[in-house]
Amino acid sequence: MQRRDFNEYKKNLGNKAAEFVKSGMVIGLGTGSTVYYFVEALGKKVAKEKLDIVGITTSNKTKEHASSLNIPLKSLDEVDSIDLTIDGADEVSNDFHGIKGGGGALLFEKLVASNSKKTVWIIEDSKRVKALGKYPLPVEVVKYGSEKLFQKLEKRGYKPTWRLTDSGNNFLTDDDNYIIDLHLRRISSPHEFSRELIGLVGVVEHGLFLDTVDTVIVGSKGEIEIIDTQVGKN
Ligand SMILES: O=C(CO)[C@H](O)[C@H](O)COP(=O)(O)O
Repeated sequence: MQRRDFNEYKKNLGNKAAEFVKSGMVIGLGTGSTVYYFVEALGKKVAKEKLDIVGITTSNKTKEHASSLNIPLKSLDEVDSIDLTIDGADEVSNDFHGIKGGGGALLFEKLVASNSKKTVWIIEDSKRVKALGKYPLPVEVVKYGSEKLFQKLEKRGYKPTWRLTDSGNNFLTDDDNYIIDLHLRRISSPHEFSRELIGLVGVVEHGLFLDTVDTVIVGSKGEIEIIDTQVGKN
């Protein structure tokens, strides 16, 4: 697919997600190149319709972008709860679990999602998979002792690599931690694996987002599909 088409997909997804936002809402603003278009659309909507909303950002990048569009912002601790969060994802399984953190914002994204009444992911169709794991799973770790943790993950066969910047330094998250990416191919028991990772001393958070999403908006071949993941769950 040409880059221009790809951006067109993302733009359509961003515009569609903006339709979910109503005046009076507290909105979680995710991170990434798809959410970029959502924030653009939201900025226009706030200006045009004089929407009374508050945004809660998941990264410094999104914060700068939303501020530049005059979207009113607060921090997570300044609000009681979030009505709706719009975010992207790197992989979404058939049973609607996800891998996130390709942009390195997984910790704040998970904090925002876990305080949201409703979470919507906007993704391009190619991100849908049968089982999670083809996309490298990001694990955010504290710097101290991270080499030891890396070795432990290596011994367990999880094929870790350090997330690096273009200049070859360790990538730093907004919370000043490192990221280790695990190259697993297939995660057969995501809940079990989530517990295992979070049980390792030094792990701050990982990119498995399980039982998180309520609606997935999928862009494919110029069409947009809206999937309610809660259908039949109650
Ligand atoms: O989790 C994320 C950032 O930490 C993003 O939501 C995810 O990487 C998808 O990004 P994009 O829309 O650019 O493909």
